[in-house]
Amino acid sequence: MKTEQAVPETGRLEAGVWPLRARLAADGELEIGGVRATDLARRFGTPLHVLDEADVRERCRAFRAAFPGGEVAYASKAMSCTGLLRWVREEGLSLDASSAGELAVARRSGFPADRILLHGNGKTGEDLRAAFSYAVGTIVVDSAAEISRLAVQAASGLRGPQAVLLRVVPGIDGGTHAALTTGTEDQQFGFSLASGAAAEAAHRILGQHRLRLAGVHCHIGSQIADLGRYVRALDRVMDFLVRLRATDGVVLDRLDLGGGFAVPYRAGDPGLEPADVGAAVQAALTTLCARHRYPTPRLTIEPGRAIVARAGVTLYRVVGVKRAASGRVFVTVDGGMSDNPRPSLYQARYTVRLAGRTTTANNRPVTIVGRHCEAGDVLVPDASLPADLRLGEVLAVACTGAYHHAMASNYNLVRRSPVVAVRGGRARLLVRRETEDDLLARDVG
Ligand SMILES: Cc1ncc(COP(=O)(O)O)c(C=O)c1O
Ligand SMILES: N[C@@H](CCCC[NH3+])C(=O)O
Repeated sequence: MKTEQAVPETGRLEAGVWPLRARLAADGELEIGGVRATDLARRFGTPLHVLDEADVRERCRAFRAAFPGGEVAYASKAMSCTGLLRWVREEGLSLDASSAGELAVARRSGFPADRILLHGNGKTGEDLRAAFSYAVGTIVVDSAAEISRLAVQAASGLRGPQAVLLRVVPGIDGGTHAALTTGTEDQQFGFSLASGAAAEAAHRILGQHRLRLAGVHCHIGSQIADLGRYVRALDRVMDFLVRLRATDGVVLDRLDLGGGFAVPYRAGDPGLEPADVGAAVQAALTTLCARHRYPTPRLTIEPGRAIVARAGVTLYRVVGVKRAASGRVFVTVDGGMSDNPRPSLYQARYTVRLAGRTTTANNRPVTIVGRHCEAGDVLVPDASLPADLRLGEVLAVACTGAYHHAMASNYNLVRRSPVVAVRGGRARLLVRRETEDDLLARDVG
């Protein structure tokens, strides 16, 4: 067990992990988008997902500016609700959706169908029906069986051929958590370049007059901090395009490099800045196209986490403080793995702070745990919080905008938490808290 540290509150927010306009007020209280965290907790209850609108918009703009002439598609699996998708639409981004549900929210937010890409290695009939009834612009083909299913669906409509991208596997390890690596040969997404499966799929699509092969797609994983991996993947994808030109005489004009750009969760963690991603990827593409005398395809990228992670803060209330016989201090909050499964799934680490005040009390090492019935429900194993922490106080966890609300569950039949947008000193509910009636309504036995 670590001993107590003599670390006073610094009164400063950790760099790079809180929303751009988050700050500590004169009395030490955390403010997000000009609204006090404790006011938000009082008004909307806890656990609470807070989303800073200005931060999301700023990230959208940064990616668009980094890819002039390219397409930036927000990967809505990271976080989807009507209010958020409206901001993304207004900022001129496209959208990556991967289920009928994500398409339904996109539709309600007024997203133009031609700016939508449908993804998924397991698209169901329901997903495809939703995509065709919405007339989504692009469908990303992920398996051989899908090619004929898509051709049949496309034939039953009255529109012209459906534009598709072929998802290829470049054989590049993203250098990230094993559960988030999708560019290697032994995983479930896409068609292998090395085995010839991608070439065969391309021939089949080219032979389907109801489908139009518009380009290729590749996504090597998520939370990737090394730009070189994207450049190597691009190299392999370009080789494929060049070979396809030789074998089939086609020149494709879209190249989608996926998302996966890392963000820091704690000060000092590596992350990728949109401008750096844009510069590296576009320079590599220009060089490769010149080398192969290939007309430069239009680039698409699909950031999810890098758009919304930093904009999000989760607020909890402390419901227990206990020193175990081992000496370890456990701080229990009123949420846990139902609103954030990431520590248990990916051993993710977070920045946390007391939201309502600064104190002269020393910090001490604590383990922040959730309320769920498993010892694995550890939100932050290595936190440092003031020794005078009291029950009922509000804790804020940074960088929870992506894959938190989106991955929330009803474990222990807790009600899923609301999402509140903050901007310019005002707060607005985007997603309400589930009610007990919501829970009971589904239970029809
Ligand atoms: C096809 C595809 N595109 C984009 C993304 C977004 O990834 P990230 O949120 O890491 O940017 C994902 C998820 O990894 C994905 O599967
Ligand atoms: N759910 C993962 C990211 C998955 C990426 C989706 N393709 C996370 O929370 O880090």
